[in-house]
Amino acid sequence: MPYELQPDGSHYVNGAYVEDTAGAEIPVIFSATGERIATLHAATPAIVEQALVAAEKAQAEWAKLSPRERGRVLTRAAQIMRERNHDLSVLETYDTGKPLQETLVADASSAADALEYFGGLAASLTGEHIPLGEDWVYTIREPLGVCVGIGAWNYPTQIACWKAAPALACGNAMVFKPSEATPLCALKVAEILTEAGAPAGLFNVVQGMGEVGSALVTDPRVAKVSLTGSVPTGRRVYAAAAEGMKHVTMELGGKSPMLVFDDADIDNAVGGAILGNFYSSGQVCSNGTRVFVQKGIKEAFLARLTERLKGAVIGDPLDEATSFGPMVSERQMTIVQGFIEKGAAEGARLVTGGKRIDRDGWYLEPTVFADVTDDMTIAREEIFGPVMSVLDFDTEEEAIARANATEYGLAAGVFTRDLARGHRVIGQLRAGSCFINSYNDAPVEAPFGGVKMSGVGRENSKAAIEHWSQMKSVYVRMGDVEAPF
Ligand SMILES: NC(=O)c1ccc[n+]([C@@H]2O[C@H](COP(=O)([O-])OP(=O)(O)OC[C@H]3O[C@@H](n4cnc5c(N)ncnc54)[C@H](O)[C@@H]3O)[C@@H](O)[C@H]2O)c1
Ligand SMILES: O=CCc1c[nH]cn1
Repeated sequence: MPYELQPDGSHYVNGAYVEDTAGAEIPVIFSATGERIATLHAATPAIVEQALVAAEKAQAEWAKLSPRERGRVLTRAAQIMRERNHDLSVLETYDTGKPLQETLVADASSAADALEYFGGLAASLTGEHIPLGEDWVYTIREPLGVCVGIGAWNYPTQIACWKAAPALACGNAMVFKPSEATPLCALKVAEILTEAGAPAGLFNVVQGMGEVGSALVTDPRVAKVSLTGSVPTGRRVYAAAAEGMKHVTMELGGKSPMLVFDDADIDNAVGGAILGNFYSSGQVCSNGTRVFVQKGIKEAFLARLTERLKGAVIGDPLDEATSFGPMVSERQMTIVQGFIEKGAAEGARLVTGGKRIDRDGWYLEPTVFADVTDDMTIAREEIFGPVMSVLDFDTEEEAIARANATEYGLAAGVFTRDLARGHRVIGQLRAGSCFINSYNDAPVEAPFGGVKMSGVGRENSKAAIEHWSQMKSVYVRMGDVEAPF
């Protein structure tokens, strides 16, 4: 039974849907048609208060459960999510416009992976015993308390679960604010967690724009803030969190390099470049949007890329045959069109695409620019749309230096048949999530996150545990206390 698009309330607080129509209207638009499919409201201060009170109460109970019991709830939620994958994927497609072909394999399933992984890990999150001769110290891994998650619009289900799963496994509660552009999916995550046995108030969803996020970040009851968003928002949220000395995870933007050497398998390199630029219509944070191609294979690479792009099936994202859908919103489409105009005006060679597609909704053609130079706007700024910049290079040293000449450091990739070179180059690229002869894989077992302006902290993997828990150390004296007086 597919989900109703209009939820029973805008927010999910204390285990139930709630509404307060005094909050600003949030229209939900299906980006493939421009039609309004639901109307929600931003959280009022009263809703934010209810969510924080509920989270505080639930966290105190939740932290008293054994980690194994907590893990069982997460594992059950993962199972429910897998059983409902089709309906959740359809909802994700309505929320974001991403093709069902993608959402069926990359969204609720990735979210379920996180719930399953951290559910399984919960019982093994222990402290240690540190012998000191007669005395000893033991450590206890403790929850942080009430945590806030704030999401971007490109992966609404995945982002909610990449944050909630480790947070809850560690004994925290969460108030999650989705992006105002994609408010629907996180509500289903909340419903499923309740169904799986999470206590009321453990995972709450409140809708709204920046002001609602800001009210959560600055609340003294909040111990940690995890943001997925742009660098400018990250700067503001990090600074606000610092005022309250809160823990943070910042998953921010990027302008990641992909280096293709002369000896690369050309079809694999082209495949990586397609995945790293056109999947989700280019709206992926870790995309390799600066494709440095060694001069010896540049023309062959461009020819093969152009050929393969003809295979993109552009159309209704609800049709499983469609492999390339619309941008998330008219606003995002307009921003990307502005970058395409700048690319052409600054002298880049348009190889293919560049135009809006003549149909309802916010569709742009997959676009490739060649002869891009490092100083061009399209080579420096994050575009977050289907625009690939191809730059050429002569030597390994030159490619590494130019790849690193950016304020970002989210991801990086290298394509070469020489594995020694692959490891040598990756070792010198300043980025958090790297790939050799592949691009954009994000399994839950691998740490995900950036360096430099792309962020701090890591999601997924055992590394995430460090960011959702804190250590208490306990010194135990076995003999008498010797005091000077
Ligand atoms: N590194 C990652 O894992 C990752 C993943 C996905 C997207 N992103 C990045 O996200 C960006 C695109 O998403 P976006 O346009 O939604 O980003 P955005 O920065 O505009 O918004 C992100 C979220 O922050 C909220 N927000 C805005 N101002 C706030 C404030 N002052 N206080 C608290 N919350 C506030 C927004 O309402 C939204 O929910 C891109 O830069 C992309 O690279 C990063
Ligand atoms: O958008 C960024 C997060 C991500 C990368 N790959 C899948 N999800």
